[in-house]
Amino acid sequence: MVWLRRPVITAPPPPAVPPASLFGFCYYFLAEHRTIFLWLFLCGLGVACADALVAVFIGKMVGFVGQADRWAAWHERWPVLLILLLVIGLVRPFVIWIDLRLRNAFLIPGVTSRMRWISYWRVTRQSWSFFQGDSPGRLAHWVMQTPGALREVAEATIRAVWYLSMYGLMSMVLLGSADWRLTLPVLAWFAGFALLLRAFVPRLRSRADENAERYSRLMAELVDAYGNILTVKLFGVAATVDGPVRKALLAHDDAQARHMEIVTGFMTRLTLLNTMLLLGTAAIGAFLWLHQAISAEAVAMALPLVWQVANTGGWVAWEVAGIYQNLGEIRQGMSVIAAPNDRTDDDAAPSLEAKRGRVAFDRISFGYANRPPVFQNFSLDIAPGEKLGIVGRSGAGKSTLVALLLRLVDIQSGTIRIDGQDIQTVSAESLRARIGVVTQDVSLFHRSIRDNLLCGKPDASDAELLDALDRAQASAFVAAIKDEDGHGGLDAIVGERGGKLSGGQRQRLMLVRALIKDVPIVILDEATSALDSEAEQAIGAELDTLLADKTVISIAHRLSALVRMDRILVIDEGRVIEQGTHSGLLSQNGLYARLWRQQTAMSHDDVTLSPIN
Ligand SMILES: Nc1ncnc2c1ncn2[C@@H]1O[C@H](COP(=O)(O)OP(=O)(O)OP(=O)(O)O)[C@@H](O)[C@H]1O
Repeated sequence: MVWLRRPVITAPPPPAVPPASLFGFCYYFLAEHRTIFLWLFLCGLGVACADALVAVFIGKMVGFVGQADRWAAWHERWPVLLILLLVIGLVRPFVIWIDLRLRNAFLIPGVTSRMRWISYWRVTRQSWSFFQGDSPGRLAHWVMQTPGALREVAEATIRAVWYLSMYGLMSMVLLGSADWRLTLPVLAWFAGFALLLRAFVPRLRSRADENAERYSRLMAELVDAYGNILTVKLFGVAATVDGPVRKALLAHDDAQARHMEIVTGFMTRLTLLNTMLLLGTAAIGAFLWLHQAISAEAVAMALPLVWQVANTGGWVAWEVAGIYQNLGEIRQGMSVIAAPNDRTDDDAAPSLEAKRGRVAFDRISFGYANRPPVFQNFSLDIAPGEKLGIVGRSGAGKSTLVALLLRLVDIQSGTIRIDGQDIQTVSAESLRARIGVVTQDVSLFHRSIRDNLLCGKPDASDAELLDALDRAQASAFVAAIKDEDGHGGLDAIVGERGGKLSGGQRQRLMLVRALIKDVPIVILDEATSALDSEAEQAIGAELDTLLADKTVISIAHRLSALVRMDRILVIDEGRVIEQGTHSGLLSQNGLYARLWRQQTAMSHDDVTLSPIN
């Protein structure tokens, strides 16, 4: 429609955060589209008036055909009949067409997608710890479901509640103009309908909440089962995932049955109320006609008028139940979309200016919520260009140290400086842009190899990528790769989370991704754990050259990956218990030396399970 603009779906979201109250949350998302809603309200009013005129037309026709002098009646009444016909035949379809266009071109695809974009945008910008506490499936579900439910609430309110109110008002005016006593059954119906809603809506609401909550638990179980499908297959434990899914499915079925039971009770009472409306109107109409208080025309108008009220009531009640179900879903979705953001990062903060790569942890303390502290007054100085290895038992705090440096979690006291700049005072994005990371979680996007590598350097040319692949000894397998659509090399799609590649191949791509990022600091967190020893040796030598001028922090359980490091720290329970070069640590004859002896004593060096685990 030329006079109305479609929402710009991916425009930046409103700067304010979504409010925590239900009304505020709905308003936050819908207010942007107030013009569309205003037109929908006007169309609803138009359709309600035109529908009421259908009953007037029926009444007029009955009055007209009941006249003894037919031609005199025709001459007297044709202009009114013609006007009514024009309204019903032309204006009504036109208003319905506008209403349909608004819904189907602006509301369902446009407004819903816009709300989904805002939800996605907000959730994606949550802190790292937010994502650790939730499953990707659940988050994706609420990002999709909440805006859909919100749109349905708005749509049902206009289409059903607003329509019934306007139609009811028109009916009262028309019936009252014939005889005020004809309005009594309609008034009684509205009163009964309001009482029914009052009695049933709170119950519908709590049942709908319960239903939505159990539905999301069922979804979480399904996602958990499919997310861990390899474990299920390897251990042949289909029955162990059947159990939780069965339990969640039965719980949801139970909640749904109880919800529907309330709906049945409500609809049964409403049917009785509707019957009484029709019979009451017919009885009062006949009584008034017998006492010559109203014409046959008025009776003929009154009956279809109230019948439409009754029919609409059932549909409105269904829509109201839907509204409450959707409000239940919105309330659930709000816990994800309107969750307070505990990111301490300010996008407007200055950027990190790191050139040399000096890293200094100065008396930092940190502990996860409700857990004992991981670090207390921990200090560590890493010189520019230093190659630092970190070793320690599982749970010693190695990954947490890296997370703190990347500000995935925030220190509780102390300071971390890079080239003298306190990392808490710079934008987290600029901080992460200056650090290359290869982790043990070798996850890749379900996109082409090129797109995955470009995460490291969005403007890298193909030649640069191929050169980096070569250096990470990955060019041969990338050249040989072909996906299902026949795309090969850099264009090949790697499958969800890189599932179509071997662990070692994925890890090499992660290395390339970090290598093409021109940064002063590189973190290798078990970066070569999925490689065989031969590949690790070969890449290790290549890495020495590539990382020569960079500060490197390398965490590894397999100590052979750390022998060339300038310094190796052995940490335990958040404290440095030994440090030195590989040979220095061996001569200290402490924990490191013991671990080294244990690892080298193993007959084959391809064992990735560390004895310190
Ligand atoms: N997200 C989290 N929430 C709560 N506690 C956590 C979280 N992540 C780690 N921890 C706890 O913090 C401590 C340090 O964990 P961290 O992952 O840093 O150890 P790590 O040395 O890297 O272990 P690994 O070698 O097994 O990777 C452990 O006790 C761990 O249980």
